[in-house]
Amino acid sequence: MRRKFIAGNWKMNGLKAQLGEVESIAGAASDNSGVDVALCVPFTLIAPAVAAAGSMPVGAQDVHAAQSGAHTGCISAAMLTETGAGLVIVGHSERRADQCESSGDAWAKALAARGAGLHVILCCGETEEERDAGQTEAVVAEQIAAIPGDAHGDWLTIAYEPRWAIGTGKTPTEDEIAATHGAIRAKLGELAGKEAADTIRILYGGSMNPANAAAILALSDVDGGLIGGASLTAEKFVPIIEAAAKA
Ligand SMILES: O=C(CO)COP(=O)(O)O
Repeated sequence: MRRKFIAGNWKMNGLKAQLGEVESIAGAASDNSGVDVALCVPFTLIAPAVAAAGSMPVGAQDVHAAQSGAHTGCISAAMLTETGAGLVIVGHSERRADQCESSGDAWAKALAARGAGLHVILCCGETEEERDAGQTEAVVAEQIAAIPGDAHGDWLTIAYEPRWAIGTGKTPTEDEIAATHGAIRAKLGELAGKEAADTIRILYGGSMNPANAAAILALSDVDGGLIGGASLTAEKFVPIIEAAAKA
């Protein structure tokens, strides 16, 4: 039985003035101990968020694939763990679009993070054009195709985030979400074997909010959510955590 996992992605939002939200969210996380909750904040907030979050894991939103070296402005996995991060998002569609990251880049980052003991959330998801062309499952399969045979839910989580649903208020239908999550689970089975695939949580991301969370979290093969806008305040994020606790 996979525990539900609700992760927030603050993207390029959050200054120290918002640490009170981290504290309130962490309080809700400990009140809902049947759900795993984490917050991925900007690099600059990791250390203070770790101090504010108690036992709730704090994560980063990117990591460099190399251990160290001449990579101006980049952050290594060891730097993240030293700062107190416990997890990292890789392959987010905003990085694929803004920084031209490929699926291979995302996977190299995932391996570096795993090597440093970080839990990895690997993102995948199609564009609106790909969806309209009926390519969703093929696109997502390519984006996770580098997952190795020893993949396991102990260190890996997948986030399915349709690009056109991110920050738009639009979501796929419940049937579409369930079908794509099922296809991801089947692909994980091909790559790592069915037993291991059953340990890997698949989160839905893209305009998840307090109003739609319960219905999405009830779908088969949806093991939680990766939430952007609605994770920025406890007011919006805590009801999603509570919905996961009831799912
Ligand atoms: O990209 C996302 C999380 O990584 C989803 O963002 P929104 O919840 O703001 O749509």
